[in-house]
Amino acid sequence: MKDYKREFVSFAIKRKVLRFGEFELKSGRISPYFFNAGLFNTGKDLETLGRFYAKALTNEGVEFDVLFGPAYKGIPVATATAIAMSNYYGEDIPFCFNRKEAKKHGEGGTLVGSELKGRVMLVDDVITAGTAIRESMQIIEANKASLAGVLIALDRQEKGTGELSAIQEVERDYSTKVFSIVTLADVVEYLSTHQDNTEAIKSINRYREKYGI
Ligand SMILES: O=P(O)(O)OC[C@H]1O[C@H](OP(=O)(O)OP(=O)(O)O)[C@H](O)[C@@H]1O
Ligand SMILES: O=C(O)c1cc(=O)[nH]c(=O)[nH]1
Repeated sequence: MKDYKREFVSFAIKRKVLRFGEFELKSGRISPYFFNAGLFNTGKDLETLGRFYAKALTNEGVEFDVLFGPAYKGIPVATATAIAMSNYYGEDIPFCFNRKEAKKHGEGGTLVGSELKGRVMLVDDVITAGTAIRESMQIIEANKASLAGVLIALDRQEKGTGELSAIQEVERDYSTKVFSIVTLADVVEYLSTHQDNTEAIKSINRYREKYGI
């Protein structure tokens, strides 16, 4: 595992964004771990988070013109990533995000920030069923832009509705690639090199036998 991936898992655990126990997911599954990106909730956290996203984007080498972060948790992700791309890679990249409810006065509409045009890099925290990504695709297509790729923080590597993962379904349906800063396999590798994680690893392995891809 690359150093920055190890550092990301450590950062998420320290900030209690990544926790172990018993959690009910949107899908109804009971998961032995949960990733709550809303707990990256200070200026320093966002600075660090943006640096990880920018690093992953640069490592993957995908070309894109604009960052798009779906409301709500995608908004600080896109903002922090754009700042980090400028600070660390000298690239001044436009970014935009949507409103969940259209604004009826002033400038109106659902988009805030730069124009949504060209090749769009969608950034968000996690994909579960793929709903947020599908909604974002409607916005991207309505603006005649194209999808360059998707970057999320954690790939849970679990089945969607069928045998494929929700991520694989998104990749198939939109002929795109979904990247992640880390995967569940990275999390398990990290846990196995640190003490007192035997129970958490056992529970995750049981969960993976049932829902893993
Ligand atoms: O793949 P999905 O099934 O759509 O799940 C993932 C989405 O769910 C969460 O957002 P949510 O829609 O809960 O809104 P929030 O960002 O306002 O919390 C999360 O931030 C993703 O955008
Ligand atoms: O599937 C979910 O609901 C879910 C999983 C997860 O790890 N984090 C999250 O915010 N939602």
